Amino acid sequence: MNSIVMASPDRAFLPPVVNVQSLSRRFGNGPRVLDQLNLNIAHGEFVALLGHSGSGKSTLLRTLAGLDPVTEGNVSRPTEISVVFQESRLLPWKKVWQNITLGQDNATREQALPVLEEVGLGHRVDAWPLTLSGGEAQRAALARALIREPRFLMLDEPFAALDALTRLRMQELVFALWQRHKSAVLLVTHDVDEALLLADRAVVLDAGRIKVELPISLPRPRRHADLEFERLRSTLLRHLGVQ
Ligand SMILES: Nc1ncnc2c1ncn2[C@@H]1O[C@H](COP(=O)(O)OP(=O)(O)OP(=O)(O)O)[C@@H](O)[C@H]1O
Repeated sequence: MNSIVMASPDRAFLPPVVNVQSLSRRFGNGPRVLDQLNLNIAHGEFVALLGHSGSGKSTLLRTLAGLDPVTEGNVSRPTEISVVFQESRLLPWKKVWQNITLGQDNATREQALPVLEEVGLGHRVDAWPLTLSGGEAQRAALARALIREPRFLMLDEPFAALDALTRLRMQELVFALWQRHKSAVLLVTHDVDEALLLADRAVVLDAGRIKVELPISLPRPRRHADLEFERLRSTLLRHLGVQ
């Protein structure tokens, strides 16, 4: 299946911070889960990755994160990366500030505090993870990602387990953090509206290949009610085979 590039965004002319070339992956003797995939992400670009369950989104993200080996093809990306998953993955026996500085030698509570304040968790710096709400736990996960000042931030369905209102708040937070920190972002999501609210570009994966790349040049802040938003939603849903 050929990849369809629907327009050429300005950022495409900047050097990529992530470069994936002919990346293939199979598990055992199974079919290719990633199939000669090519993808560039520009400095500071926000890319949303969509696709049906099993299309290879998490496998791609895990490969980019270095959690899965590159067995066929090439991947280059910065060393300063962070990943946020659907579950916060906080260690229950460590306080919130200790969780977000985990792995950083000599890190102090004072260093953790401003980052926790930035994600709206300044009042929970000494809390135990099990006392956090789902939204708070994901805020802590974001703080843990940001304190490393990543040049490339990967988000694997980070809000999928949250209620609708919390999800909206988290989307606003991620948008604000992205504007402030200017790292490149790859967001895996099943939510077309989330992609349209946040991303510069939506990439639809199908059977391990990029089926369509859709630049989203809507002005920000974005509104669901805009006609162009509606049009892009229909286009994306059509490519996902929903409409
Ligand atoms: N460790 C593994 N061993 C064997 N097969 C795997 C493994 N990890 C993933 N797969 C298979 O690879 C395919 C792609 O999985 P992947 O998790 O990347 O899809 P996805 O697009 O992220 O799906 P979802 O939206 O449901 O999370 C699936 O068929 C899955 O069963």
